[in-house]
Amino acid sequence: MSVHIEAKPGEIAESILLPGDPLRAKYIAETFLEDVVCYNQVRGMLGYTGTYKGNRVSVQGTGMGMPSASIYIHELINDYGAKNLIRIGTCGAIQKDVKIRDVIIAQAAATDSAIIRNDFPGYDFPQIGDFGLIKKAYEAGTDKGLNIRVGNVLSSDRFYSKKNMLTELAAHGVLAVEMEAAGLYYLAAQFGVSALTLLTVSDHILTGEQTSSEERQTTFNDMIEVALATVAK
Ligand SMILES: O=P(O)(O)O[C@H]1O[C@H](CO)[C@@H](O)[C@H]1O
Ligand SMILES: O=c1cc[nH]c(=O)[nH]1
Repeated sequence: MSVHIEAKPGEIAESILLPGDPLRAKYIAETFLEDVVCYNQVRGMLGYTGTYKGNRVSVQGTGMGMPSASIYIHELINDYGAKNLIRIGTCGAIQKDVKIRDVIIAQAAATDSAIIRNDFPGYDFPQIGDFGLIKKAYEAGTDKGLNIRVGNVLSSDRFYSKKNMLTELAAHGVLAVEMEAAGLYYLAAQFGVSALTLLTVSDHILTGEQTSSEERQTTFNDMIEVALATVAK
């Protein structure tokens, strides 16, 4: 048991999927996993362990933003021995050629958060995904026939951010904005584990197109299947 997770030792798998939304964790466990056990209900931040094609895998909600996600990621690594952590989130696209429901691999994550900057005064410590997981996820996506995008994203402390900074970042090739990847990559670097972020475009910042809250909870199956194939490879 850790401060925010009530699982007993051994109840959480080394490979874990991390949606922000705990109801997405429930949907994944009920839809894709076999022999499922719910190991966490503390604060409603649901966590489950089951098997996918014979591979043991967990799925844990992390909440929104780096302060919340970092708590779960820290405890999963340090109290439960998680080794491969794959965030599966939603994002807002900031490029014209990135479409709603596209799947993105966050090769790297820029951030406006002070979480990392405060630890490295005077340095810009880069937040990068694990190459091995990126390669497996890219192959799993292309095997499924997806036009999977790979590139830089912005992990912002703000959902409602100022548009001019997003325009500037888009001009530098950033694909989309979300709120946790940089925090995940930073903790993975700090504790020597592997991490990846997969995102589905739920909103288009340039066109205003959006998916419904129900879709955000449940229907991003392409991304979920790519994540599960990545941990099963
Ligand atoms: O869908 P999730 O994984 O929560 O990710 C995105 O959605 C939330 C904002 O609506 C933020 O957590 C952002 O990163
Ligand atoms: O952080 C996020 C997540 C989804 N959509 C956005 O516009 N921003």
